[in-house]
Amino acid sequence: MKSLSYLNKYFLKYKWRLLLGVIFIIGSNFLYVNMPLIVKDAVNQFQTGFDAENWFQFAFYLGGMYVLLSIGKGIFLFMQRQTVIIVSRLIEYDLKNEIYEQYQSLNYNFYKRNNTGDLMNRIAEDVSYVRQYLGPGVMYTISTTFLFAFTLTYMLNISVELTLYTLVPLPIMTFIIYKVSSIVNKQSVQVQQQQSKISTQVQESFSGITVLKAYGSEGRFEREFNGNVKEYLKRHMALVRTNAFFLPTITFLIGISTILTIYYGGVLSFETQNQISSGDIVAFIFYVNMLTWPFASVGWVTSMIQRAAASQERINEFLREKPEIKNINTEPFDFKGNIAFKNVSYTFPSSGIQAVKNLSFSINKGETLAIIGRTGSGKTSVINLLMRQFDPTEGVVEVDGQDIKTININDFRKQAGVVPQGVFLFSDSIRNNVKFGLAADQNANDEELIEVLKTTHVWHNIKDFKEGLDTVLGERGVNLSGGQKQRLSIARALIRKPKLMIFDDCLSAVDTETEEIILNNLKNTIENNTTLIVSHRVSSIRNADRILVLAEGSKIEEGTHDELLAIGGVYYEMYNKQLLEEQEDNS
Ligand SMILES: Nc1ncnc2c1ncn2[C@@H]1O[C@H](COP(=O)(O)OP(=O)(O)OP(=O)(O)O)[C@@H](O)[C@H]1O
Repeated sequence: MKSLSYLNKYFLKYKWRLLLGVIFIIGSNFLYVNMPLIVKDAVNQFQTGFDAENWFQFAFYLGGMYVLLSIGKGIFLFMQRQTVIIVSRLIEYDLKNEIYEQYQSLNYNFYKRNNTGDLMNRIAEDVSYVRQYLGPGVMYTISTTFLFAFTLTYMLNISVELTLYTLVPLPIMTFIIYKVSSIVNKQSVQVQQQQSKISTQVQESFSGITVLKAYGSEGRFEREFNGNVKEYLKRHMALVRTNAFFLPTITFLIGISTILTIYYGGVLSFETQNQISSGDIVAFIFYVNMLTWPFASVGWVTSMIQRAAASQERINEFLREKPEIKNINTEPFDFKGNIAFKNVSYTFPSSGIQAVKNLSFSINKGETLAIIGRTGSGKTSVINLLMRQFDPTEGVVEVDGQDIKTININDFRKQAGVVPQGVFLFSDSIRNNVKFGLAADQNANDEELIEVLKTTHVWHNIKDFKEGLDTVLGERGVNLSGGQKQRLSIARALIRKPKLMIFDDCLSAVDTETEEIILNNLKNTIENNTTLIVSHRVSSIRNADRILVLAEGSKIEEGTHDELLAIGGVYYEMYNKQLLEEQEDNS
């Protein structure tokens, strides 16, 4: 329950609206408890007989009062929803924004530790459970408290003894409803889990349809799907059964309370020689029925609050996360073009793997440095350190002679064009996918877009599409080949005219001939830029100013292509092996 106190700041933010809501709640309940008194008057009047002349006036007065109270109650009820429920929606909106902002501020390691589904669930499902507490939870708790207090006062006013008799079954109802609600919540979670299992399976079978068909696995998938759906049905039926207990339980217990009211009310009426009138008994029956919902809602709301508390705890867990990378300097930073790694080491906290070991190198303005190494040798980790996705465990990364931790990292990142290893394109037009690379204060016209697409040797493919730059990619549109996607991804980095270019093995899906064309085209573009090319293919990096060979996170060789060949070490071996493979491919 403590976790929900996190939301107090939001209650404080909307305190006036909430206060108004509480006034409406009090108003509606006050009018509500006065309605049975009109019925009581009417019944008593029936018993004592009418004055023939006044009966119409009397009926008109009581009927009118009843209608007026009902209308008043209705208006207050409408207004209470307009205030309290709206506050809950506003807090839901604020909370979602706060979580999303927090997600944006968190770094690489956080995203590696947590899976996408979990991130999505906390901002969607957990927030919706918390919203139920903020809206109906809060509204019914306040409403129940006032309704209970008013009703009890009126009942005690009529008869203390009768009140005690009739209230006996109601706490039992609260307890049963609490139990039933808890079971319903647990079963709902089980139904939801099965539902997301089915969604994941369906989604995977669609996105992996080519593999599925190639392996002839349709039958196996269908059997698994049937099994999952059967389980879903079973879980849902269990939920329906439990839900079915709700109304009968309430009706049964209210029935008992009503019988007790009539019985003891009758007895008291006789014993006390009409101290309790028939009208009192009728009003009492009304009050007992009025208390049904407060008592039932205590059980329902308690279980709702428990569920919200668990969800808020999950949300707080993420909100408490502190970003590992903090931008302590907001002074504008203008990158001159010099990079240096000084005895840099990095160990992944999650796996304890030391990906970079005591690495030193520098890239001067306008230079192209290439890093080559086998899979897992630490190449991508070097880029992540340079982009400050994480900070070194030891050593310093310097940008223009300053520790990267002390410069305005946002400004530095804006001046870099990173082409990552894994291409990610949005389900959007080619134009918007390339323009995504532009900084907020940049713009590019079609000529400029075409220019970069020509540089990356993909325009000749795009111009043949009917919609050209407006061609939509992904699920809703055209699927590009792996190599075309990589080239689009490079164009996205080029369009921002970066001072630092970083290519992370981004030509692995194109053949060496196309690679040659692209590298030649790029030569002019990156001539004055500081450039870092990471690859496991010698052909991509042979023209670099300097080449660094990495093995298990350490630098084992450094020099130009010719120098490294002359050494006759690891680079020489890689070169010969790849040359041989190429010749075999061509023969
Ligand atoms: N998020 C991570 N958590 C834990 N260990 C990681 C993580 N990312 C990489 N590693 C480990 O760090 C080492 C270096 O990985 P890195 O991705 O830098 O290599 P790479 O040379 O870029 O490999 P590749 O050529 O396959 O992309 C590997 O042993 C890898 O298993």
